[in-house]
Amino acid sequence: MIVADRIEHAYQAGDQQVPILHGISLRVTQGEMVAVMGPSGSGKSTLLYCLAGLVRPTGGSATLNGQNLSQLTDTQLAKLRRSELGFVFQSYNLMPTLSGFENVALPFRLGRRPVPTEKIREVLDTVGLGHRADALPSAMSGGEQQRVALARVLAQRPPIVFADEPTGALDTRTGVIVLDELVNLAHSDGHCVLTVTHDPSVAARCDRVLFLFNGRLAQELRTPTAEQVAGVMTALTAEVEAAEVSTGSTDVSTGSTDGGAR
Ligand SMILES: Nc1ncnc2c1ncn2[C@@H]1O[C@H](COP(=O)(O)OP(=O)(O)OP(=O)(O)O)[C@@H](O)[C@H]1O
Repeated sequence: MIVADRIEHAYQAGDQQVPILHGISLRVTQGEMVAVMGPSGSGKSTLLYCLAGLVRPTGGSATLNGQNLSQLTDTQLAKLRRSELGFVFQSYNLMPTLSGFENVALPFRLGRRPVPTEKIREVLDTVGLGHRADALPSAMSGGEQQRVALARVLAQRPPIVFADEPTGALDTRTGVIVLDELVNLAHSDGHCVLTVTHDPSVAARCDRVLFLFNGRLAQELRTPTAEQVAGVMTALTAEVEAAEVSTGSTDVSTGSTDGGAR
C-alpha cells in the first residue's frame, strides 16, 4: 500500500541544500503496522511527510495504493489525502473554525457521506475528549488537538494512516486503548499504519520496526520485543554520540537482523 523508491530529500538553507534522506526504499503492505524509529534528527518526520505527500521529495518517488505521488497534481494529491489517507500529527492543522466534533465529522461531509454522530461521540470518548467535543482547536492544547486527529482517523478508518507519536499526548491507560484501536485498524483488510515513535513499547506492538540513522535505513526488526527495540536504539544513539565527539563522518550504517529493510 505504501511503496518508497529511493526517496531523497534535502532542505534549502539559504543557498545551500542540506541533504536529509538518502535513497530510502521501503514497502508497507495491507494488514501491516510498521514503526519508524531512529535518533533525533535522523529524518523520521521528513520521511513520513514525503511518503504522505505533504512534502515533495527532491528525488525518488512514493506510491500510495498504486498512485505515484510525483505524477499527481496538487489537486489530485489533495483529493488522495482526503479520501485515502489519515494523519495523526500534532502539527497537522485542524480547521480552526470547527469544533473538535466538527473536525472529526469533516471528512464525512466532504465525502458527502452521512455523519455517524454516535460513532464520532464514541471515538472522542475513546481518546478522552468527550468533554471537549465542542471546543475549538485554538482552545485546545497540542496534545488535545492530536487527539482530535486520532478520533478523526478512528471514525473514518482511512486505508492508509500516517502517525507521528500517536500516543505521546495520552495517559498510559488511554494510550493502550488508542494503540489497540490503531493495531486493530492496521490489521484489517485494505488498511495499514505507518507510525513514527520513540517508545519501544509502541514499537513492540508493530509488525516491523524500521530504524533510520542519518537519513538511511539502518536496520529492521520483525515482531520485535520492547527490549530488542531499546537495544537497537541504544546502539544507534551511541553511534550518534561517538560521531559527535569525533571529527570523522557521521555516516555509519549498522547491519540488519534479516537482510535489511526494503
Ligand atoms: N523545514 C526544514 N528546513 C530545514 N531543515 C529541516 C527542516 N525540517 C527538518 N529539518 C532538519 O532535518 C533533519 C531531520 O529532521 P526530522 O524532523 O525529519 O528528524 P526526526 O528524526 O523526525 O527528529 P525528531 O525525532 O527530533 O523529531 C534535522 O536535522 C532537522 O533539523
